[in-house]
Amino acid sequence: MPDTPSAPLLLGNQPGSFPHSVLAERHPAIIKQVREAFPYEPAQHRALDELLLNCTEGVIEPLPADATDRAHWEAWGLPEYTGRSWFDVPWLWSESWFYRQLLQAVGWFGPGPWQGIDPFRPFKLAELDSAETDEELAALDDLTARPAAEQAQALLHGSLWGNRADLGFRLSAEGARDADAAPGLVADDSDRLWALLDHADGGATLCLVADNAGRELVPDLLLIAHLMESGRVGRAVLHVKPYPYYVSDATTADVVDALRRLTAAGGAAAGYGRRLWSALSDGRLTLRAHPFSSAPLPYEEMPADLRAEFAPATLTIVKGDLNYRRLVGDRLWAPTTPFADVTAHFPGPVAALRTLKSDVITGLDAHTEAALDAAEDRRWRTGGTHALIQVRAPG
Ligand SMILES: O=P(O)(O)OC[C@@]1(O)O[C@H](CO)[C@@H](O)[C@@H]1O
Repeated sequence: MPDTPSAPLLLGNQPGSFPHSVLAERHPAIIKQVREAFPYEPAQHRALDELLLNCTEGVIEPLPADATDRAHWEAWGLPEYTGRSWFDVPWLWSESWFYRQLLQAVGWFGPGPWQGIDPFRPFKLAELDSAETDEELAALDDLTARPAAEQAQALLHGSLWGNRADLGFRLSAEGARDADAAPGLVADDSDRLWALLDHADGGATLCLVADNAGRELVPDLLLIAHLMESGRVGRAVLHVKPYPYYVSDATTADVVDALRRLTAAGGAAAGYGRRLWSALSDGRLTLRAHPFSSAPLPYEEMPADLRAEFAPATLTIVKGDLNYRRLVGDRLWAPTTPFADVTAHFPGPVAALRTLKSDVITGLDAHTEAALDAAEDRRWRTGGTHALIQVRAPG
């Protein structure tokens, strides 16, 4: 990383800190919510009881010899962390381990009748079916009459602020309240984002690394559709998670649900849905669910095959808070640390679209940081009321 000193890794072992509250409070709340949403059988209830105890008071345990993802986890640090408290290993690692262990407890990995049953699906579907989603889709009818530049900016912001729709985040008291501070962009490189796509003469390839399903994925898909229709993007690759993760992260099944929701909505929304459907059918839009997409590691450590997929893209848009943590490194950076420095490892032009829901932040100017601290103490970092668009294009 060019001349940038590193910063402390985030761990969950400081009582009173945000990472600690996620491990000590949010994870138990997620277990409760999942348990109540399904008619699980006794073995699953026992496994959830064990997970509850293990994740709050126990230590990281090895995986059974026949676990299909064992080789991945061994390469991702499991041997090093086995025997340590969940609170004493990197926070990113603990959180990812939690979702993996939750899936194990409910039988996702199989074999058996519960194999592949997404424990978060009821919450995702409720959001997709909500009145708020209806309103957002109906608003598209007016938008299509506006000039193309206005549509593009509105859909970019729809995708950006859609990131507030994170079901895990809403489980914490702070995230549950509606924003009282005026939402604001703390960094806005959108001109650079458009310039990158405009200079590709319609032949741009866009990778979009998705975050949440439902009310975030729908505007992500609309943005992709608009960029294709306006000729800015010729080909798009949508990266989703290989399995349910961080409650609402999008999987292939969620993309299908979102497209069905669009096509059934009528009006302009249905048109977008049909065009995305054809783009998938004819290969202009492709889906990827790489195992590393739910790895407990920063993108700096991505494997060569994934690196080779991002490298030729005109632009990769990385959505959301968790992906931001993985992009810049899950560290307590000084907020003025240059975004270009901490993303220099990324193989190609990259843009982060994210609402701020964790302590990790880079790329602010000193004036913005001081103004935010003065107005809100540290709450601006985790409250989800602020957002950023940051871009690094290798010179
Ligand atoms: O990636 P997303 O959906 O924007 O946010 C994920 C999130 O809710 O989960 C983590 C805590 O569990 C935080 O990084 C962040 O607040």
